[in-house]
Parts: sequence; C-alpha cells; structure tokens
Amino acid sequence: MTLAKALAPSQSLPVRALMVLGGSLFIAIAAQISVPMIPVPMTLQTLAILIVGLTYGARLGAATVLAYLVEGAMGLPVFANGANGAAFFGPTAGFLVGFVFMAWMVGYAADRGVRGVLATAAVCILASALLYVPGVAWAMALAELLGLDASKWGADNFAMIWQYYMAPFLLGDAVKAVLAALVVSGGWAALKGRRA
Ligand SMILES: O=C(O)CCCC[C@@H]1SC[C@@H]2NC(=O)N[C@@H]21
Repeated sequence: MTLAKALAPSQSLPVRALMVLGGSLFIAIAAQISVPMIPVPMTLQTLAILIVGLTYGARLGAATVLAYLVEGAMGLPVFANGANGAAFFGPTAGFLVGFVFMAWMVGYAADRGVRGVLATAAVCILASALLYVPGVAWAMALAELLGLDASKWGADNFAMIWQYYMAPFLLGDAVKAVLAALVVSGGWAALKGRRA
C-alpha cells in the first residue's frame, strides 16, 4: 500500500493520468530550484523524485519520471535550468535516465511496506547513491564510446569525476534523502491522525 493509494483508493485511469502529470510538473519545478554549476548543477530533482516514488509506488513512480523525460524530449524546458531534450546529449544525461530507476526503487520499497523515517531514509540514501552509477557511467564511458569529448565535461579521469560529478553533491543528496523520508513519513502520520 502506498500513500497515494491510501489517500485515493480507487485510482481510475484519469486519476492516474492526473497524478503522472502533477508528479512530472512537481519534478520540473524542483529542477528549476538549482545552483547552476558546470557541468552538473545542484538541484532539488532528487528530492522531488524520491517523494514521487515513495508516494506513488514503483510502477506509477517510474511512469511519472518517464513522462517527465518525454516532456523534456518533446522540447519542454523541464530539466535543470530550463533545459529541454538537448540535455540527453549533455553531461547530465546519465542522471536523467537514472532518475527512472531511482523512482522505481524507492517505490518498490514503499510497495513492499517499508515505512518509518529511518528505514525510508536508508532506502532513499541507497537510491541516491546508485544514481551515480548511470550518472558517472554516461559522463565517463558512454561519452567516449559515442565519440563525444568527455574532457570538455570534466570527465576524463576519476579524479575529475569525483571533483565535478560527485563530491559537491553527496552531502546535499543525503539531506534530500532524509527530507523525502520525513515528508512521506509525515504524510503517513497525518493520514493516521486524521483516521484515528
Ligand atoms: O540536467 C538535469 O536536469 C539533471 C541534473 C542532474 C543533477 C544531479 S542529480 C544527482 C546530483 N545531485 C544534485 O543536486 N545534482 C546532481
């Protein structure tokens, strides 16, 4: 049982479509709250994606992030700093694709009944850490495979990857993971309080 299902037990197709649209809008807004660093900005996207995944569950959470990526591919300025689908050919493409798995993973945990701030925060921290696998893999390996100039992205060795793609974000990502857990656990507590 997810929070969304507890709030709206009968999720008809129009309701789910609205949830996907609303969730993708939420992520797009969070993407604009950023510190515009080069090559990778600091943003609130992971906070929004974790909240969406935990609230919607694996399937709807992943579908919402997929819809978000499709909106960007269609040219809408939904990615960090108003970028659109061109970002799929830039240094953050691995993170964008990884967002789908991130939402799925925390949603799966929510579907399986993971509750409480500590357990939820642990899952969110793990999902946030795993996001760096596609994020870094794209910047370092795929870019070279496709003949793109990785050095322009500050990604031609692990020291640079650490400096530009990881170190500036790890603490903030952990804070966002805990915040997402607090928000969703707070949602559950509020719901229980209302029903008691
Ligand atoms: O181009 C985009 O819209 C994606 C930006 C990705 C930013 C990544 S997500 C993980 C890490 N934490 C941040 O705050 N920024 C990077």
